[in-house]
Amino acid sequence: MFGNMNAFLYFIQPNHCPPYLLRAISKQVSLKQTVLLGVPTPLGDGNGVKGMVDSGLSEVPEQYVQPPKERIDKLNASTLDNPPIDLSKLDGPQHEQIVEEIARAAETLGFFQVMNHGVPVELLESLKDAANNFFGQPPEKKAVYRKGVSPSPSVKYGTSFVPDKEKALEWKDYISMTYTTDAEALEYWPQECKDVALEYLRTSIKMVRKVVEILIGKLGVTLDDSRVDGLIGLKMVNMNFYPTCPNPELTVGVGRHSDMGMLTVLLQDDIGGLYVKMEEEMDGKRQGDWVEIPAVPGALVINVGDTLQILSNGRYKSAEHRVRTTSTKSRVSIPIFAVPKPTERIGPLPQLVERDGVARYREFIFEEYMNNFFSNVHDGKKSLDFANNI
Ligand SMILES: O=C(O)CCC(=O)C(=O)O
Ligand SMILES: [Fe+2]
Repeated sequence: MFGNMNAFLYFIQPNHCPPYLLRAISKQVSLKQTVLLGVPTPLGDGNGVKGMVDSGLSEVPEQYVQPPKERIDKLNASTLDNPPIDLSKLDGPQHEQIVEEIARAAETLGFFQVMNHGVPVELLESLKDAANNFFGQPPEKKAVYRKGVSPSPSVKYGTSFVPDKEKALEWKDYISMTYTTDAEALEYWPQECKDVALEYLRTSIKMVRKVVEILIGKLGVTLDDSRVDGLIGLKMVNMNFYPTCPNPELTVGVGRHSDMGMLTVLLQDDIGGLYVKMEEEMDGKRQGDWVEIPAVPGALVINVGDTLQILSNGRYKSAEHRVRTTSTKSRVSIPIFAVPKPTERIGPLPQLVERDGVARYREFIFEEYMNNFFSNVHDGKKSLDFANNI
């Protein structure tokens, strides 16, 4: 999932270091990093996996080699052939059918693609260009956004997921941008991406809200606007960069995980490599099989996060997913995570508990879930254990 917890910790408890001081610190650090350029040590020096690959690499360093059970056998996976769901039809006579398709996807795979989603198609192209431009910069330009030196707690550049704890690192660099206000984003988010990232947020959050309302509505429950605001009130845009890898069969771009929030919207480029695990047998695919979500021009991918699974008392499924690497071309993906505000109380909706006769998860404050999520390595849907009722 995205970056790690520190961005949020800062977000929740802003430190009071004045921006001019933070800028001074970042400058010093970047000077030091210039000296380190070209040294293939991805951790700590801000070069990222990309810096390591650019410095010339004929084989994957040991700390990136995954244990055999985590490696991805791309020859053994099939592709999800469901066409994208056309959201513009929600406004016409096929409304009910589209609602049904969305709910069915959320109940089974937890993943679907959408078209006519309200995010301009030209913006999708600009976003991919912006991500490539950002990561294409020299390491010292990116390193100023590293944890601890970034000019704002809302922006963080990093590599892998929780590198301090992972036995095998993920083959990925990222920049994570947490939304607070437009003014803050315009001041601190990287020049290369801030305008497009903000526009992407603005347009896609409307769609997220619509899909959330549809899914909650299908449960026979109505939530007032302020509750929906709370459930999708914390928004982050990430840009992920997966450099080419000399041994793709030994590595992962992102390891098996589910996302923690309500819904994730994801833009992927044309490389492919995003896989989802089948929760149940369906359309000739067996439970536990991995299916690839194909790159469809103009479409966006949507997936259900843990919070929506909990809220729906298990009816909607957060999807376990992972990403492979390739030896031929780098890949970018740009997810938006719509997650609850940290103060939001989360648990199965009471109407569903009453109807089902059982609460399948316990109640908690979302900040606790988030802290737990970011302090553990990716391990499939284990993040949900935090909400277990026992
Ligand atoms: O790159 C992708 O396609 C997926 C990335 C992802 O799962 C995440 O950032 O949580
Ligand atoms: Fe994810």
